[in-house]
Order: sequence, then C-alpha cells, then structure tokens
Amino acid sequence: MLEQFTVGTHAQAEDDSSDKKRLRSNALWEMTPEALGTCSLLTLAQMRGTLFQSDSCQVPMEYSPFLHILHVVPSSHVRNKLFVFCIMLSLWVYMIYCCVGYCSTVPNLTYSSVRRNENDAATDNRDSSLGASRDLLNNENELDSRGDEWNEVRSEAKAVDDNAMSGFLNETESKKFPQAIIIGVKKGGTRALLEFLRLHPDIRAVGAEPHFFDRNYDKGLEWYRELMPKSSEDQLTMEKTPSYFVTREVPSRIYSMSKDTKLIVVVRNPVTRAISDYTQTRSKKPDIPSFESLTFKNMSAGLIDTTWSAVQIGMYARHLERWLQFFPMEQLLFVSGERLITDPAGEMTRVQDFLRLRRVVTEKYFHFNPTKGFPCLKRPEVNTKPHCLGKTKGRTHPNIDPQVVRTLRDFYKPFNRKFYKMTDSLLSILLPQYEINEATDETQRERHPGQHVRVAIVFVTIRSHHGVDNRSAHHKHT
Ligand SMILES: Nc1ncnc2c1ncn2[C@@H]1O[C@H](COP(=O)(O)OS(=O)(=O)O)[C@@H](OP(=O)(O)O)[C@H]1O
Repeated sequence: MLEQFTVGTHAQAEDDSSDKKRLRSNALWEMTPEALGTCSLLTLAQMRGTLFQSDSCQVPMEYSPFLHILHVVPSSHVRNKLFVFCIMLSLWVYMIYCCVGYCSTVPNLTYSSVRRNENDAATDNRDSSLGASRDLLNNENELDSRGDEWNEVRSEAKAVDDNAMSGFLNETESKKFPQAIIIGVKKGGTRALLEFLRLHPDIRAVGAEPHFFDRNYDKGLEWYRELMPKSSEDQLTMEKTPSYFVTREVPSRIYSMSKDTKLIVVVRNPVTRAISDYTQTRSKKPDIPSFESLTFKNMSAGLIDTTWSAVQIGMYARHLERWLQFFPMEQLLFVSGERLITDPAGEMTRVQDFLRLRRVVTEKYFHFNPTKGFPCLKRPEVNTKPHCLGKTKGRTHPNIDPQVVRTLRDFYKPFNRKFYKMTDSLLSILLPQYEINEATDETQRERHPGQHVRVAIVFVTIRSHHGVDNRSAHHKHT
C-alpha cells in the first residue's frame, strides 16, 4: 500500500493545527530541511521510518507500521521526542560500536593499529627466522609467534578491545615498555605462563611474540613500544619471546632499554625440552632425520652435537652466565615448566610474588583437563567452559631410543649442576628431577593423547646444594 505524504516544515499528514504549531516551533524540524538541503533529510527520515518530507522532494513512500504507530501517538510533541531519542540512541550505539574496533568508517582508538603491529611482528618473525643454519627449529615458533594458541586470538582481541575501551574512557592509559619479560626457554611452557598471567587484572601483555631484541632490534624502541597494549600506571606490561634467553645480544639490549626489567625463565627438563622442540619441527617437516641421528655428531663415539639448537638451548647454565653479566640474580625468576602443569596455582604464586602483584590467579582459575592432560583456564566469575591451550601445546612426543635419552641426560648433568649452583636453593628443589628422579621424568613415559598420566612432582629430600631440607625451604618461600 502506497501513501503520499507532503510534510516537513510546511505540511504534514496531520490535521491538528495546534500540533502543527508545536511542530513548527521545534527547531529540529524547522531548521534541518533547509540546512541539509532537500532530499538528504528525506533519506534520513526514511531510514528512521518517519513521515516527514520536504515539498521539493515528494516521492511515494511505502506504508510503514512505524508510521502507523506515529499516527496513533496522541501528541506530536511526544513523537518528536521519540524521534530525537531514536536518533541519539542510534548515534550512541554507533559510537560504541566504532570505539571497540568493529567499525571501518571511523578511525578506531587502538585496535587496528595494535593488530596491525602484531601481525607485522609475526610476519617479520617469519621472514627473519629463515636464515640460521643448523637450526632446524628456527622457524618453528611461527604459530606461537602469532599468539594463536588457546583462543588466544580471542582473549588477545578481548584484551585489546578492553584496552581500546578503557583507553577511550581513561586517558591516563598509555603504551609502555614491558617491565617484565618472559625470556625463555623455548618449549618450556612459556605460552601457558603468559596466558595464566594475562588473567591478572594488573597485567597487560602482548599476545604475539614480538622478537624485538633478537630479530627486530633495528626497527627501534618506538616500534617495540607501539606493539604493547595500553596500560594504566598500576598495571605491568609484559611480553614473551622464548628465544631471548639463548640469544647473545639480548641481555645488553634489554639492559639498555631498562636495567630494572624483571626477567622470567620457564625451565624444563632439557632432555624433554629437546624432544619437544624436535616434535614441533617434525610436525611441520615430517621428513627431517630422526632425533637420535640429529643428536650426535658421531653416534658411535657418543659425541653430542652441541651446535644443534635443540641440544644447545638446554645448556641453561651457559646462557644464564651471559644474563648475569648484566642483571643481578634477584631480577630473574626461574619457573618450573613441570610444576606449571602439575601445580599451576603454586607456580603462579611465586610468579605473582616476584612481580609484586596481588595473588589473584589462584586454584580457582585452573581446571585440570584429563583428556588433554594439562590444566586449562577458567574464569571463576563466569560459568563458562575452561579454555585449554591449542593443539600445538601438549603434542605427543615420539619414542626416543632410551640409550640416547640416557646419554643426553648424562650430557646435561654438569650443566644442570652448574645451573643449580648459580640459582637459588629453591630452584634446587624444583629441578633435581632433571638429574635423578626418573619416576617423574616425562621422557620415560610414552604419551598418548587422552591418556596423559601426569605424576605430581614428588618433593623428596635429595641432595640439596645448600644443605637445607628442600621441602621446608619450599614451604617457607611460598
Ligand atoms: N596448560 C598447558 N597446556 C598445554 N601445554 C602446556 C601447559 N602448560 C605447560 N605446557 C607445555 O608447554 C609446552 C610448550 O611450551 P612453550 O609454550 O614455551 O612453547 S613455545 O616455545 O612457545 O613454542 C608444551 O610442550 P609439549 O608438551 O612438548 O607440546 C607443554 O608441555
């Protein structure tokens, strides 16, 4: 059904003359058609479903139930108010929509630039990671570099959205250099730790690995800072790039950014770590030689190839020496990758204390998923399904010749001992399993998805380098 309306400031489909006066006295209706020209208001009015139209723009308009309602509303004053209210409401919805980054027509506050920077970083990571020799694993962190794990994209996007919104509402927020960095080690459990930390309201962390201090240093500090999410004065900014720990140039570079930067290293049994590293590579390049053959320079002589990155990364003491030339031990925290799985809340207590944060992330944030064999995250305040890390975390390791495992373990012994000596007594509680506690050594277990049996780390009172009962030392600390 078509109706013709001739309305606007001069006429309307309305008989009541007092209403007409009221309408004319309304500045919006009287002024806008002239101000906007003829048909532009018509278009607007049509969009809003109103019946107003200027004389020079008379076109047939379709019957609308909305118009009908307007007819039956007794007062045109009320109608006008309703119309203004609708416009205001639409504008507000549109503004909010734009501010959280979904609107392409309005420059948003932070979302797209952060996303773009993160994507740039990821692209750069891929580009710059191709050149190294004897490092079959060098481009393997590609997925993690993009922070693709664990609905991380979602949580990251949410974090960035939060930032965008809070940045909009709170102008005191700004992008800062990270005050704390997870510097390693690759395959230690760094993604899990970062995601655990991101649950903390006082932490803002970039999801992707920036690789600034090892691969993108020439881009300059401002480039780096731009990657960071906005944070308030009370919040810590963080990032994780596991390759920092083993890259020669990085300690001095971080030091020159800020000598107060707190450094976190997630360590894991170096043998298991090497196998995990190899597993990751093989998932991308199934044709690579066996772990056993890559491990040795000369297999019959039992000579281990320390130039292979999978082996080299686990020589923790050697890498740590370089860091200690720039940073005091108190500025470093070593997190046990094993305990991050068996006792995530306990390990998070240590981390939060080290970062001088409130102990917010506690047991109630974790849910052990027996199918995956790992703790997954839940937000206690909302009753949603726990989120687990993605498929690239917790891969099934191949079976490695036990003799090779033993040889590797022997190879690492002096490095581990030195590492315990260099670090504090607490670490000697966390790490001796790397040497002697075979019952808890992952490398001894064949792992099948869905049948993970994670043996809790047993706190046995074993050789302490500091002559203290390990168990009580631990309790004192936590
Ligand atoms: N909660 C949880 N969920 C899944 N996986 C977990 C978790 N906590 C620790 N881990 C262990 O993290 C290992 C991967 O370490 P990283 O995240 O440091 O890897 S990477 O260097 O960033 O690629 C990964 O190694 P693999 O098991 O060899 O895949 C896991 O054992």
